[in-house]
Amino acid sequence: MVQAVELLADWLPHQRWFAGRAHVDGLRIASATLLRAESPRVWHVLVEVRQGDVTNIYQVPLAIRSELVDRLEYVHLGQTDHGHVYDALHDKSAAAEILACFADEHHAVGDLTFHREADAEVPFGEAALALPVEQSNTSLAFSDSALLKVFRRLQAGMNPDVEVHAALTRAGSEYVAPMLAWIEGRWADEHGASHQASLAMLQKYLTTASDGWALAAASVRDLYAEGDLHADEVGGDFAAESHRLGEATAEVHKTMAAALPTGTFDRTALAEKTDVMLGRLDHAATVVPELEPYLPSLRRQLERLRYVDHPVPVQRVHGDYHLGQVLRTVVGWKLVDFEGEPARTLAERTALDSPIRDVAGMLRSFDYAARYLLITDYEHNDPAYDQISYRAAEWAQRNRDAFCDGYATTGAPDPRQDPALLCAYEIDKAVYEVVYEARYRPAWLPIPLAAVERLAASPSP
Ligand SMILES: Nc1ncnc2c1ncn2[C@@H]1O[C@H](COP(=O)(O)OP(=O)(O)O)[C@@H](O)[C@H]1O
Ligand SMILES: O=P(O)(O)O[C@H]1O[C@H](CO)[C@@H](O[C@H]2O[C@H](CO)[C@@H](O)[C@H](O)[C@H]2O)[C@H](O)[C@H]1O
Repeated sequence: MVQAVELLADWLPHQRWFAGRAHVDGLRIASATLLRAESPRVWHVLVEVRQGDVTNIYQVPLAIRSELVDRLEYVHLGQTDHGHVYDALHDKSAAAEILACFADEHHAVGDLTFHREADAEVPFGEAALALPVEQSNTSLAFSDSALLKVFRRLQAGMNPDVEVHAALTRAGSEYVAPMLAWIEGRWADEHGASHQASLAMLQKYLTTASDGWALAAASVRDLYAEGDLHADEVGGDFAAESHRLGEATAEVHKTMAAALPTGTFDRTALAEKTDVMLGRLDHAATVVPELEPYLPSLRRQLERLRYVDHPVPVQRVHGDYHLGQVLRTVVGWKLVDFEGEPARTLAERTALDSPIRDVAGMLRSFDYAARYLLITDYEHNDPAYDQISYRAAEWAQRNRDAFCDGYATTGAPDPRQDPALLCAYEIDKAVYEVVYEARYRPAWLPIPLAAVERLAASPSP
């Protein structure tokens, strides 16, 4: 595979899911398993990539063909002595081979183990189509039946997406796409130590699904088009959906609490949590100087978390909850992507936390949905700006309230009952967003910054 290493070193830095700088300092094949011997030959490869002090493991299944295939040109890595090398996840025949490995309930081959849930219906023989949105992972749809999410950058241990989907599927939750199967892999690091990680997860494909962000955005467009009507007067009012989404969220939290570990934050744990949030705020202010004027007030608000006068129940949570992580199907809302915030470590992403963290994430998302068109479609000096901005704030408040009402109808505590807790988690999320936007979408930075200003001024009891 010597030549393949060179091809990978050139190709990897151009992939959307490749983290870090463009220059690769060292690259080593950490594991290679032959999945199919006939053409196209399929090698499942894990590569260890060193960039400065940072080493990452990436999953790169490769398809080797003797011929150049025009339709695969966009995923052609180059040619070695063995043939033309392609990204196997975009090569239909190669991807089908991966699905075929789920034929037995447990199947080990080389460094990989394929597991299938008992009674799961795997659509063997269906052609795979890679979803166009390729961010940190690559997802393959097998017709309308199943979706294989392939994790590209691996962290040793069980991926929380697999762990949580397994728990919710086995508990019979109606609010997620049932998990059908998953793949585990192992590799040896440069010192010979062995590591294991989840490589991929196969789920039922949710047909008829529209994501919450698109639906909320359509409602906000209706509101802006009317200009002078209130959110409850326009055709595309979203409050009933937000209410149902609140219910679905609370039900998922309940099932996760029953199926996975739980605990409580006592005074010491609350103090530690406060310190972590304060630390993140200070770090964010070094990256985004616009936070500076709000620091004293934000710190005062976060300090209120330290003095919450009752133990706070904690459990496994979604961890990166927003409108883009929920899909509306004909039978209701489904939650996806339990991986947590992409930049955090596995330990942080699996740590027990208050479910208010997810509530705060979704409340922030209503704020984003209400305001992003003001950024993309209006100038500040537009005569309609102030009026629409006022209506947008009303839309966000109406949907935030509907979500919390829905959450509480399930018997779960109303998230607004604990304002110090909710405010701290909203600040923590808005601070994360400020850094995220500054890094990836600077034009959107005013959205979380406006929230920071509002949260800094929240009334303290
Ligand atoms: N079971 C499913 N059925 C249909 N679409 C899905 C399913 N799960 C996720 N999706 C869609 O696939 C895309 C990627 O899913 P996600 O789990 O969020 O991956 P990533 O972490 O790479 O963003 C999203 O647009 C999501 O709406
Ligand atoms: O890619 P992920 O879904 O894991 O999440 C990351 O990207 C999100 C942006 O797509 C980001 O979410 C922020 O923008 C959303 C609108 O695009 C908004 O609904 C969210 O409320 C806001 O946080 C998310 O924070 C980030 O982790």
